[in-house]
Amino acid sequence: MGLTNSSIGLNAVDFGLEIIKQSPTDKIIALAGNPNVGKSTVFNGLTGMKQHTGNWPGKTVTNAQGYCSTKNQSYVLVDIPGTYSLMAHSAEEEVARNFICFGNPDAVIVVCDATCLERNLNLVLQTMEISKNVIVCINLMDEARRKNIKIDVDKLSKHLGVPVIGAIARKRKSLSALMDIVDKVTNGTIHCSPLSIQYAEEIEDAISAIEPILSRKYGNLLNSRWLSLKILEQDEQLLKEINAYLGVSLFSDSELSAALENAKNILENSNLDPDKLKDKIVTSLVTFAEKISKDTVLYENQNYNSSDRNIDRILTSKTTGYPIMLALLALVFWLTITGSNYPSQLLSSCLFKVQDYLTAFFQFVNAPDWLHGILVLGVYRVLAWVVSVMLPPMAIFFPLFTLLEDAGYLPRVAYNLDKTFKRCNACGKQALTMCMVYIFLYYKNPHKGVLVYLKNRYYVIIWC
Ligand SMILES: Nc1nc2c(ncn2[C@@H]2O[C@H](COP(=O)(O)OP(=O)(O)OP(=O)(O)O)[C@@H](O)[C@H]2O)c(=O)[nH]1
Ligand SMILES: [Mg+2]
Repeated sequence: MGLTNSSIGLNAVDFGLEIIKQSPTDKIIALAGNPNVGKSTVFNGLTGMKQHTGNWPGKTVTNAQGYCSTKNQSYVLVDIPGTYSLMAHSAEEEVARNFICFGNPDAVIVVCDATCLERNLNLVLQTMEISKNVIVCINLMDEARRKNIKIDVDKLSKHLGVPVIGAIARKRKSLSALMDIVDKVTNGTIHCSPLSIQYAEEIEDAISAIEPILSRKYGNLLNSRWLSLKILEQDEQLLKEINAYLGVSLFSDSELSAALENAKNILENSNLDPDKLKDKIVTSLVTFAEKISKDTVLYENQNYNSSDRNIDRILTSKTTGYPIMLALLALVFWLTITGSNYPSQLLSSCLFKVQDYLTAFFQFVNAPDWLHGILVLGVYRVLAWVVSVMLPPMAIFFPLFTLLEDAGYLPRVAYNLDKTFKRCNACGKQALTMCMVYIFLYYKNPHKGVLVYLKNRYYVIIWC
């Protein structure tokens, strides 16, 4: 469930913005996208690694690196956390935005979910504002086909001004076409000219007041139009990061400050404070995404997701959501606890019988007591105890949770519990980790332990 070295592949551990190239000519490709759209599945398919995948959002929380190559070029692929936007509202959004802005990727592949393209286009549009070399990979085409959703990939590509390709990431073969496009974009055979979102007149006027200065003085740092927007939004976090990663202090540029005053006046005259400006920008992005989606996506069955929505309503409503969740979790715990008793007893009687044979053997060879104590009563008995007590519940608990995960129920649990968990500075997603630790505590110290999550730390309280 959680991110471990083994689940993500030893070499995929987080390097932040540090890229470790196998050869100096390696090109860097970032894999961005909304949560749960198959980024890690694409990453695994291309690199042969085992980054954690599963049917719930928020599995990848840090950047992971892997390598892949085509006939002519080798690449470092970076699987970045899934985000709905690049506004850096959350830790994941910050990690994703920082990599796209400061990780110097040669191209960014934005993986999208074909079954809800409109929502995904929002991130595509934001990424295209920062980065020129963007490739849109529309994944889950098999699911879209099943729901009778048709996407005009060529038309979408014309709208966006960047290459668009459909894929079924679970089938590795479908990813070779994606890598052909990546080759062409990175070697300049395909030239990307991303659509530039046009905002309301007053916003465009304010951008024009500062963009020429940014373009002239800092044009090589970041996309100057996007940077203008962020400065107008007073995104101080980004300015701090520009200072930290690029060593440029935009705060102390007097020419820019003067132009910024002018831009602020333009916005104030139109009654736009930074919050209202952000809202207007987001509204424009959403409207653009909606327009493009209307022109390129055909829903042959208009009620394609009505059953999903009905199920959602039942699983997340206040009246039915909680009872169903409690009943299901209780069932999982009951199955784990009672179900594991039988294999536990069987394992323990077998393993402790072996201990008797080992003791008999040590007596037969006249081994000293201390050696028998260390090896048989120490090492073997502890191992036998751990295996017989912990293995059966884990062997039952994990498959049950995997079933709930694949059925898509876990995000609903996270949603249901989010409000409650937020009260102790946690979030709903942590409910799943808590369940695992409770099971562990139950076996480690039955009825005498409780796990509390407070301010980003777990506290185990055990009483006797
Ligand atoms: N049917 C189908 N399922 C897919 C496809 N690609 C990925 N999946 C499944 O979609 C789920 C999410 O895939 P991940 O690769 O974990 O998604 P992700 O974007 O990395 O998710 P986060 O790291 O949480 O943002 C998994 O259950 C995958 O097996 C596909 O092309 N078709
Ligand atoms: Mg992932």
